[in-house]
Amino acid sequence: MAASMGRVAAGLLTRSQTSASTMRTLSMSQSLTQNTPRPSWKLGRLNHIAIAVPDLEKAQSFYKNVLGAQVSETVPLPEHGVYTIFVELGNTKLELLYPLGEKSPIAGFLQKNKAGGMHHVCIEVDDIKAAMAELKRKKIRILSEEPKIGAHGKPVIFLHPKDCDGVLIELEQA
Ligand SMILES: C[C@@H](C(=O)O)C(=O)SCCNC(=O)CCNC(=O)[C@H](O)C(C)(C)COP(=O)(O)OP(=O)(O)OC[C@H]1O[C@@H](n2cnc3c(N)ncnc32)[C@H](O)[C@@H]1OP(=O)(O)O
Repeated sequence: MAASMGRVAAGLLTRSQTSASTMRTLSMSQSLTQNTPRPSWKLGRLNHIAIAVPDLEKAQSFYKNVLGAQVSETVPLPEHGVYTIFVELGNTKLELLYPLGEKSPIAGFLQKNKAGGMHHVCIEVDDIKAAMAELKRKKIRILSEEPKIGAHGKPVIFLHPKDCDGVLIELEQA
């Protein structure tokens, strides 16, 4: 009897502790929301995930013939120092990257990651200029002064991986 009363009391205590901590969390997040002005721009969908590959033809054949995906032709983008191939996935895309030219940003990455690997994620934004202004204010390093025209003919910027939990992030104007 005493033991079961103890269990009931412990249950009540746990519930009241939980609800107190939930209230604290809610009120903290409310005050955070109140103090943070709403950004004038929004993140959109995941446009693509880019994978640097050491052998572009082999990678193209793997996605096309082994995984059965719809795969684009190879497109050179000299202003970015890359060859690209897009793999269509329905809800998003993969971008296969291979170095083009001596100053390619992919060359150093492949030297460190000889088998290839995930290079960046590309997320759409509704206002790239507003995003840049806010990210600069928040001391996130943007890797070009101005947006460049990316693989889809739209303005893109890259954010330094060391400011984004180790992931190179590309933002693309939707
Ligand atoms: C066509 C277009 C499109 O999709 O529209 C594209 O794809 S263009 C795709 C290609 N273009 C780009 O990548 C443009 C933006 N990228 C850059 O500006 C550069 O690649 C950086 C990301 C700044 C890295 O510069 P760089 O290679 O000279 O420096 P680094 O090798 O010393 O790297 C500095 C540190 O960042 C890390 N690091 C380098 N690349 C990384 C990556 N892709 N993901 C995560 N971390 C990375 C390194 O391991 C190193 O960390 P530790 O110091 O700890 O070792």
